[in-house]
Amino acid sequence: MNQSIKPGDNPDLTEERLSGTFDTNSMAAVIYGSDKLAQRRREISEAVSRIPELQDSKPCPFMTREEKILEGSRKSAILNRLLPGLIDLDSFEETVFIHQEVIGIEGHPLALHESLFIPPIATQGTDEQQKKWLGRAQRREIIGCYAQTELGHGSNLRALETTATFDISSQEFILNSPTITSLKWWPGALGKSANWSIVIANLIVHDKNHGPHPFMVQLRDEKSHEPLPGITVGDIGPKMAFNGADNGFLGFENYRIPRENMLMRHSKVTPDGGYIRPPHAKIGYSGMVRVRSRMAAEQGLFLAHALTIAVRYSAIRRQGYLEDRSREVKVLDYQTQQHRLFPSIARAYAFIFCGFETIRLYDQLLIDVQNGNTSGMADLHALTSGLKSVVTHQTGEGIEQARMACGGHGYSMASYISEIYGVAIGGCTYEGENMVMLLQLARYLVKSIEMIQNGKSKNLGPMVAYLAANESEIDLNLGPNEYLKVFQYAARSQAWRATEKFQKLRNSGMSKEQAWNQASVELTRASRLHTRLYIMSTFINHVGSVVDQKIKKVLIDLLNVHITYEVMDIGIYVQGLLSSDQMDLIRNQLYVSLETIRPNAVSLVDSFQISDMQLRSVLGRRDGNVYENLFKWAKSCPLNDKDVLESVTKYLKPMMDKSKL
Ligand SMILES: CCCCCCCC/C=C\C/C=C/C(=O)SCCNC(=O)CCNC(=O)[C@H](O)C(C)(C)COP(=O)(O)OP(=O)(O)OC[C@H]1O[C@@H](n2cnc3c(N)ncnc32)[C@H](O)[C@@H]1OP(=O)(O)O
Ligand SMILES: Cc1cc2nc3c(=O)[nH]c(=O)nc-3n(C[C@H](O)[C@H](O)[C@H](O)COP(=O)(O)OP(=O)(O)OC[C@H]3O[C@@H](n4cnc5c(N)ncnc54)[C@H](O)[C@@H]3O)c2cc1C
Repeated sequence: MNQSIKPGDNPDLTEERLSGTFDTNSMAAVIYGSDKLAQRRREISEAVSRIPELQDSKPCPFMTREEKILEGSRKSAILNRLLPGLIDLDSFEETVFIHQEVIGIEGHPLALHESLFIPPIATQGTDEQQKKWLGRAQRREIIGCYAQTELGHGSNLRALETTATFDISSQEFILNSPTITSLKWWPGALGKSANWSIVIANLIVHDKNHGPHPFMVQLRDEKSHEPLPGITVGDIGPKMAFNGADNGFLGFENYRIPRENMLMRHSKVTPDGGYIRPPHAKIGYSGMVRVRSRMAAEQGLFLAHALTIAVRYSAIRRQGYLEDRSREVKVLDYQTQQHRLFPSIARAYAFIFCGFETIRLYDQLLIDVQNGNTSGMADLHALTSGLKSVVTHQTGEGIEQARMACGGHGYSMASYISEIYGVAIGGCTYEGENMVMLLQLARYLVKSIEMIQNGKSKNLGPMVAYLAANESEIDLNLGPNEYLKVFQYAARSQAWRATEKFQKLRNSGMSKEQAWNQASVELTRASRLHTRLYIMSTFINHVGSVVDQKIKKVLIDLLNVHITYEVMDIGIYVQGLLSSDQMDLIRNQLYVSLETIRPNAVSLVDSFQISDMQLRSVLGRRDGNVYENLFKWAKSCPLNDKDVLESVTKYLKPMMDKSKL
């Protein structure tokens, strides 16, 4: 049963919900990994909806940037007071969820505090450092951010220019931004809200540069909030989206911090200027791996937002005719509309499933690293590098298709899809630009193939074992695992093609760097296919583990949409394996699976349980009463406060009057 049905709803949407074959609360439990978490999301939404001071003061699209930042801060402060009664404070998931529910996706002063400020203190700070700052940060007595990227460099961490030079005589680090390009640039909440930051700076001891390290740095006076002497800080200006956040710039001029402010759980500087290396050279990068490991689920939910809007709207939007000329059809009945939206629904489910899996893998790695075992770091770095790149790109594509699927109203901010799009595609850039991260995964793939070439296949990890197989014939009547083999074939042949290209260039005498550059388009293709294979196999395994038979049935239908669509999409890579008859068969299976999933489309998006408050979309309203609310929304636009604007009296009217003469 679809749990969203209520009296007064648009009858077209109710009809869709009645045609669903499964219980949406049970599906939500599968999506969010447990009945408890799904239920907590419902309870929190419900509790928040009853607190007037947490409601939007006006629709976000009608707010200026200053109003957005004010509104985010107002709600953050109220939430901080109310949180103990609303959520389990120890649950990161509930904390993130309630902020998103109440403040939305456009960013807010604490957006980075929870995800990029507290975690480095907790994982890279010593016990003493944690005692000093963690409680204060958790109680929000201080607000923090993560300042790594500079005006001149982001992707190439080793070229950062900010320095932290150890001064033995005073037992302090002296922070400097020696050039214009060394200004920190982009960190969220840095501009106006944060008073502390994790700053990534090159550690210099006895004139030796030990590379980027994390430091706890106070930026502003805790009473006046004025920048401290030696600090230049401000907002970088409006962005494509995410304008509720004050992304900032930051410069240092001989700014001193105590030696104890370098996060020293892993690397250390002793009072006499000794440097103790970390157990793994890249352990300082683990804050980024943590965020990347969460991005697949986050982005899957961004896609889910856009699809909830587009699918619900497509069920109430009637346009054109099929056989019956007496009534226009729901646009959701067009095959083109289904082809536009349903594979994206499948991807959203797939991203969320594999997102929760990578979060679990990261949590396990964290425990291993704290126990001194860093052997899993390279694997997870490679996996999350590929995943964040593929998922952000495909999420962007899916959201844009969702917008177009809503026709003209999709282009209005009333749909809110453009904001979702703008926020989501930020993910293609932040936490490592996608091409750069695909090339990180490619290094891992090339190394794996070199192991096979050197007769060491048995040392390959489970995620790359398929690179050593030799599949050349496929029987496509057997279901998901055969499709997986098709994908393995594509990913394997591309990984070998790219590696061999790189090796050939090397053998021709080219430098490693040039050869890598000239093979890099092929290498990124290999990384994408490898990652898509991982997503598909996680989806298959996840569906296999579902116990509730009604849920399992619809997830198998959704999986069929996914595997057929994905294989059609990579057709060029499987030409050597599949005949044109087999490709036709897959194409037809895709069309059949679109029809099969059609009656459950609305229930599948309802199962994401995204409340109206969180969705902020007139088109995507749960009740489907779109037209009257679209009219109300337009009338409430500040431009309609007056019938005759100054733009007219001051300029257009005189121009028209003059023209009449
Ligand atoms: C629902 C909530 C709503 C969400 C809203 C969220 C809002 C938040 C918005 C934004 C937050 C954004 C924050 C940021 O963007 S913070 C800044 C992020 N910056 C980056 O990601 C920079 C990317 N660059 C890098 O990570 C590095 O420069 C690099 C990895 C590309 C290269 O590093 P470098 O030191 O130069 O490495 P080498 O080339 O010398 O060596 C590569 C070598 O090292 C291995 N390696 C790299 N990283 C790791 C790692 N983390 N763990 C393990 N190993 C690692 C790599 O595999 C290579 O190994 P090799 O092939 O064996 O040599
Ligand atoms: C919304 C948003 C929020 C952010 N929040 C933060 C934050 O809180 N803290 C923080 O520190 N930073 C933050 N950033 C910055 C972000 O991490 C960087 O912008 C990102 O890492 C990309 O680096 P870049 O800007 O230097 O891009 P560049 O590296 O300059 O990329 C430009 C182009 O060069 C290409 N390129 C670069 N290097 C290579 C290479 N080796 N091989 C092939 N191609 C290459 C890229 O693919 C891209 O096409 C944020 C950015 C955004 C958009």
